[in-house]
Amino acid sequence: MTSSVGFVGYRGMVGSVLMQRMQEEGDFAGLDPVFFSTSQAGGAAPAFAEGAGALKDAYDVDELAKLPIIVTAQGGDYTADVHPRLRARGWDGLWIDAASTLRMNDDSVIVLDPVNRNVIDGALAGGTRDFVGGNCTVSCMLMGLGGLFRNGLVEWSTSMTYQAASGGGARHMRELLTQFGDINAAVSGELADPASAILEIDRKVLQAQRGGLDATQFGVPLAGSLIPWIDADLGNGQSKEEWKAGVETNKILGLSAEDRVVVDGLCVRVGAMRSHSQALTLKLREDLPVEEIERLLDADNEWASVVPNTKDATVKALTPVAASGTLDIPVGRIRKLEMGPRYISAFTVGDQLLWGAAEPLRRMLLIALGRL
Ligand SMILES: NC(=O)C1=CN([C@@H]2O[C@H](COP(=O)(O)OP(=O)(O)OC[C@H]3O[C@@H](n4cnc5c(N)ncnc54)[C@H](OP(=O)(O)O)[C@@H]3O)[C@@H](O)[C@H]2O)C=CC1
Ligand SMILES: N[C@@H](CC(=O)OP(=O)(O)O)C(=O)O
Repeated sequence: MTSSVGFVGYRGMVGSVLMQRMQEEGDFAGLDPVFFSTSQAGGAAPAFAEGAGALKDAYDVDELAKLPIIVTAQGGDYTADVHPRLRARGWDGLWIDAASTLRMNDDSVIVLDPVNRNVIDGALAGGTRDFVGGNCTVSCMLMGLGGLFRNGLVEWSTSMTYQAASGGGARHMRELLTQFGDINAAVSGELADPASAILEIDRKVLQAQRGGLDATQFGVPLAGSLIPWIDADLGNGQSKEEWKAGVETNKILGLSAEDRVVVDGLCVRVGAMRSHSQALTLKLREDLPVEEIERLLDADNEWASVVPNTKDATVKALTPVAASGTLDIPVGRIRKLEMGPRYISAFTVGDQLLWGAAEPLRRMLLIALGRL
């Protein structure tokens, strides 16, 4: 039987990665995809979807309401506008969304099936209709450390993040690269001369960073620097990105208020392209040997893999360059900290456009279609 599915936001950054993954995995077989656009209605549907016809207007709730499933990576403003109108119109189809807008609603589920398939299945059976991908940092962290969180072994955790430019969007990635290029151009003469003075190079770089770089997207230079604040200022000293770590982790795991795990930390933007990294300190509920911790992490899901805590293995396998473009979630730097036998460190990296955004949506669609 062919299933009709509406796709909104298919050509954005997250949407493009979703389409790429769906093609790679042959997900379009047996699907009757209908593509929507907020700006190009009437234009041609993407070439890979043969016979999909013209793009439909993504604001046309009558067209959207014809579909039993809608997958959107269009963004939060779109969700805030269209989702309530569709529901008010009586549409009771499945809404699968990348944006954060509906994530913390009581009647939505945050999807990350290798971690919370039980929550998803229970919600589907119970009539939940809104399924939302998690924050990229939270999803990548839980994919890497699921073996500890899912076994109830974490008393609290704090994560210090190193988040890639792609978390801001495509224009942010371009800005980062332009900044790197402009910095290089400011000192290319000196770099070509091995005898030039490094302090003069450094002075010119700083001069460019403080005055000569386009920082329209990030607001301040990111290349050769970092930005220790991501998303809105909640007014209590915490950023919205940091708030999401705690609330989303607990919601994904389906934990009640009594069983809640405290998760908090600082979120930092760095000049990586598309993989988010995070350094964690965890207090465990038990004094487990490191080998047992590693075994649990490795065994939790097929994508998490433990990197031995050696310099050689770490610098090769535990970096954004190693993880980007793959579904692998390396987790390493696992050791007991001097604070005591139940305190451990860990470091994990994940492609924030794959497990951080597109992959949980793609898999939720397959679950909804009964294919996974
Ligand atoms: N970026 C990320 O890392 C993550 C993002 N998300 C969420 O996913 C949602 C979408 O994010 P993202 O994909 O980064 O957004 P994009 O800005 O890349 O795309 C969103 C929409 O912009 C429109 N658009 C306008 N011009 C262009 C262009 N030149 N190329 C492509 N699209 C264009 C498209 O809509 P149209 O065809 O209608 O014009 C597109 O669907 C957001 O809600 C975000 O919060 C979630 C997790 C991670
Ligand atoms: N805020 C994330 C990206 C993102 O879109 O997150 P969310 O889906 O929670 O809004 C980042 O900047 O890295």
